[in-house]
Amino acid sequence: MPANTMNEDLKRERQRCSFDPKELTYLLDGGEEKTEERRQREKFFLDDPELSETAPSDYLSHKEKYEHAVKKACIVFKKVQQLQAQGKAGMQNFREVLGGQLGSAILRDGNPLGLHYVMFIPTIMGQGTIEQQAEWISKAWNLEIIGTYAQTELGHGTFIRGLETTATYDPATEEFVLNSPTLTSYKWWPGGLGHTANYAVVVAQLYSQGICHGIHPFIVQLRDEETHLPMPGFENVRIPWNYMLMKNGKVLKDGSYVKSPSSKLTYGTMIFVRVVIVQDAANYLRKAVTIATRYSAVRHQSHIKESAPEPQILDFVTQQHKLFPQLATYFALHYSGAWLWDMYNNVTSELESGELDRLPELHALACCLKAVSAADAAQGIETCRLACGGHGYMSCSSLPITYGLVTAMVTYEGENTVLLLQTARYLMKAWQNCLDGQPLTPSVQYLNSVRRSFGGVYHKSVPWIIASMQRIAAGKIETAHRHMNDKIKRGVNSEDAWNETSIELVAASEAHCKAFIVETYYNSVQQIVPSVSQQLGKALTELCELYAVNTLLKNIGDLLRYSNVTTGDLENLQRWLEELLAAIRPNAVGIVDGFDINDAIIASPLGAYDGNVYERLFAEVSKSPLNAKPVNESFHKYLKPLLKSKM
Ligand SMILES: CCCCCCC/C=C/C(=O)SCCNC(=O)CCNC(=O)[C@H](O)C(C)(C)COP(=O)(O)OP(=O)(O)OC[C@H]1O[C@@H](n2cnc3c(N)ncnc32)[C@H](O)[C@@H]1OP(=O)(O)O
Ligand SMILES: Cc1cc2nc3c(=O)[nH]c(=O)nc-3n(C[C@H](O)[C@H](O)[C@H](O)COP(=O)(O)OP(=O)(O)OC[C@H]3O[C@@H](n4cnc5c(N)ncnc54)[C@H](O)[C@@H]3O)c2cc1C
Repeated sequence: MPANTMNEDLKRERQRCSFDPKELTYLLDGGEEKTEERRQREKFFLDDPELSETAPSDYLSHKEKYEHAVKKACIVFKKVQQLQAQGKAGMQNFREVLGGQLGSAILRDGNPLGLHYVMFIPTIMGQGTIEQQAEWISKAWNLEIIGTYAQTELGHGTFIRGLETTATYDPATEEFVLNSPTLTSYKWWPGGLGHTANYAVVVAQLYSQGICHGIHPFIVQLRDEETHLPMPGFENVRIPWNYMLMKNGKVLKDGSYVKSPSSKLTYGTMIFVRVVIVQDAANYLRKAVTIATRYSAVRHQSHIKESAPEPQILDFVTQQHKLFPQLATYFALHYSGAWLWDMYNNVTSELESGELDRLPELHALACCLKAVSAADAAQGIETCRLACGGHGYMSCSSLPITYGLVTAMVTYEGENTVLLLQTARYLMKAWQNCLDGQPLTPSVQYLNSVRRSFGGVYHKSVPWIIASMQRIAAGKIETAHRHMNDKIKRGVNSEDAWNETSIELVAASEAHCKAFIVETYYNSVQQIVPSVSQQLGKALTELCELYAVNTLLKNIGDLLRYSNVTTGDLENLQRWLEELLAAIRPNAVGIVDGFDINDAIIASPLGAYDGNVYERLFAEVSKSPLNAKPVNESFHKYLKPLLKSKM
């Protein structure tokens, strides 16, 4: 296939799309100008010869991968400074420029400076006094120092009240003495802690005047700024008094402790990262479904009709049922992430003025949305990989590494089960308030309406599906609440009753989150449709309906248990699903083209815009050093002697 020719299947797919993909691109970017700015930014980084992949890093050693990543991260940082010097809007920092997919395309093996921007700086901004921000933030932005966020220890990640590292205030010298007294208290997992960072926010148990005040954040220098040699000692390390981040809890110089307005404010950074994870998970899913959809339009296999040629595998309805719900899930998580980001910004500014009322609801939503988006995106990416058969399994397809990046999200920033239980904690209180006729916060208002009605009869609309999902969520919340209280009435103590009911508590939390996502997605599309072309509006509506129908059909058991749906209604839902798959089929390639993901970010021979899959696959395997010579030396060293010895 001559270079730069377009695969004929993809050509046809692009001709049959009912809307202009550029319109979707502009919508997702926030306008044509934003699209142009993003494309210029991507070009600025991706076209830089120093940043383009000479050879796939798959063939580098662990140490080489790290050194390669540090080199690239420094080049990127200098380029970000160039953009800032040009006053390019929205280039406030490394993360905004390189967040998500552009960053992971350039820094395929991870970004050694990632934690510096995603957690170290935000923690100082969120937990430091104005004076401490003035002292540290500009140094950090300008990369005069490199930080990480050291909370997790070898023995504790989830239960942060159980962290063992201590920070004991010494009023005689006005210093804190930090100590990790046990093997299990060693800080473990913080990104960049091993070789990159020379400072860290260390989360430790604060002791002053013989009293433990719980976990607080401290800035600790890890390495000499000139030599990068580790600072002396890792036991009883002394730091100055003003290295404790004191926006919330404070220690006065005489050692007296001033309580934070709320102990929960120490947890602020974790909410921020969970909010970021929702959008990042959506964007990684979008990349995977772009690869799988384009590949499925090019790949021909088997027969639908014996008399006809081998069809595009995208014409198998089972293939559509694998991929199109992932397309829809991207939009669902994208709009939920946007909604959560808005709430985060609003609540954070309220916290600045001491208004804490909405923090519990934000925490509960950030927990379940992070958990569900990470889990659903990881599962969706794996579905995309499986949908590409053998070629999806190849490392060069980008699908395995994308899965690896997203499945990590299920664990970090709060392990999913633990976070879903946090949301369940909020929902149990909400249900009790509902029973007591107390006011409910916006995200759980539906508990009241569901309690008063048994739900209308089936009608082919997303609002009916939303009401059904809210009915399921309310049913599961009520069941868990009742079962837990029954246990307590039988004499089980509340902690054991919680643990014994935790399977149902997690399920109630997931159902609540799914109902929230469908409703937010529907409301977002309802707002958008009047402002786009009729064809794009129709495509977006079909995707939203597909997400709602498919999510409900994956939950038939609860639907039958908690609503008056009939088996005839279920037949109607299945028919609706199949209608939607057929309706989306002609637009599938147009939708992923609308994501406008640069081929260098797709980084997959299966998903390139031109669709020349086989030529690209062959070129990819030729890059392997193993294929440089026709006979590998291991033949002469090991195999040939073995074969000889058999003769
Ligand atoms: C995407 C870009 C790249 C990102 C790279 C990131 C790399 C990874 C970094 C990390 O992983 S950093 C480490 C992250 N670690 C965690 O997230 C730890 C998870 N554990 C916890 O959050 C907490 O330990 C816990 C699970 C909430 C339990 O803690 P605790 O036992 O103290 O809480 P409870 O007794 O359950 O509840 C106390 C009280 O506090 C409220 N609360 C808990 N967390 C928060 C929070 N983050 N924000 C606000 N409020 C919080 C909780 O609701 C309770 O309130 P009440 O119900 O008592 O009113
Ligand atoms: C790629 C990656 C990057 C990371 N980066 C950082 C970083 O930069 N800084 C940092 O501080 N940390 C970091 N971490 C650590 C991360 O935050 C922890 O791994 C995470 O919080 C989970 O805690 P854990 O490992 O102790 O798991 P555990 O809590 O031990 O989880 C193990 C199992 O126990 C279960 N479990 C635990 N508690 C409960 C409970 N209360 N109820 C029910 N089940 C429970 C969990 O559900 C899980 O199934 C990173 C982790 C990864 C994987």
